[in-house]
Amino acid sequence: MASAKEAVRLASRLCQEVQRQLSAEERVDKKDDSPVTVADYGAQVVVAWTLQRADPSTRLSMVAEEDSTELRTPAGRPMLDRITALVNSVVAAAAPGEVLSPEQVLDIIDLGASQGGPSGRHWVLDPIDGTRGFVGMRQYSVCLGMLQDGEVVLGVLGCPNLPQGPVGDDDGATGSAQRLSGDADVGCLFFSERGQGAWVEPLQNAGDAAPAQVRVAEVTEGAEARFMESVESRHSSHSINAALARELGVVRPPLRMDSQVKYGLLSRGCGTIFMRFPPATYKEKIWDHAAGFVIVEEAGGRVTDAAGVRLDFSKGRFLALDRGIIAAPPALHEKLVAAAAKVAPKA
Ligand SMILES: Nc1ncnc2c1ncn2[C@@H]1O[C@H](COP(=O)(O)OS(=O)(=O)O)[C@@H](OP(=O)(O)O)[C@H]1O
Ligand SMILES: [Mg+2]
Repeated sequence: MASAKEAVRLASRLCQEVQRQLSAEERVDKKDDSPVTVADYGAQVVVAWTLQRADPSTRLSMVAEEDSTELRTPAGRPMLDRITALVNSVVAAAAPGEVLSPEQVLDIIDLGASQGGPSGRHWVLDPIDGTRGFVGMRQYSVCLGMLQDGEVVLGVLGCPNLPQGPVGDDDGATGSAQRLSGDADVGCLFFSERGQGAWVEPLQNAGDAAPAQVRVAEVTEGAEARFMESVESRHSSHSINAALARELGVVRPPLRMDSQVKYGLLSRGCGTIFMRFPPATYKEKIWDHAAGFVIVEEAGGRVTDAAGVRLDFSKGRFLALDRGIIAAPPALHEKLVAAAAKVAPKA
């Protein structure tokens, strides 16, 4: 667990640095996606490097979003050089004197080419979940899980822009990160090991703040619930969520946030429900849910598909599921699955 937390902390630091540069250059609304691409690769390298260094005798098996194919072409070289420089700025702080070459960076990226599956140990990484949120100065997260024989047994969520205290309805809005980042009470690290409960501590913990155990909200009625959904309606239908919320008697407006920070908020009872209904053709990736899944379950919540079947991470890089995902405390979860059977159309 210690190396997983360290890996996510270091990768989060790298992302924060890039987001700071983005805001300084006022590139937020521009079409240039390269800063997020550099940060995505860079965060993946930092996580894989940290984990491999902690256990040098076993070749790391990681299921991750990025591979090195494009970076190995001549056209990819400038990007590779930017990634290498960024990674080395973080590596230098963690391991003084150590410098990675571009070739080493490529090889470390390819540690993420694992296909996962039902046996053995595989790490599962989304280096930046919520890339749209990252460029829009909103929420994003660094999400690391570990599969042991097809079960998620560990999860760490780094949420650099998430307030440690109460979260307002505007804290997921465009530009909110510019207001939040830099505050001492912003930035959360959620973590959980199977059977050990779910915990949160400040992301940049100098070692003085003890972790706090988190539990999902003890809410049983829709009228008391606050539901969370994606900012992007193309990622997840807002209208299906609204119909389900109506069915349950939810009165509060949805809290819209990017990325798995929603699982973190659910685990600490700040939001009560997270629903995701992607387009029927979309294939859900395991790295978009692994870390949040174990954290919410260990906080007492349930995370299933819309038919109430627990998520299955043993089938490779994709989740097989019926329609969407519903995550909530048990009593509300049961009601939502019943409502989904009526409301959410079959794919
Ligand atoms: N077209 C489409 N349909 C459905 N889902 C998509 C789609 N495109 C992307 N994605 C995935 O959504 C991840 C980001 O999710 P969000 O931050 O929007 O949150 S949510 O999970 O949808 O609530 C996002 O993760 P990142 O790519 O890491 O940002 C994607 O894995
Ligand atoms: Mg993602």
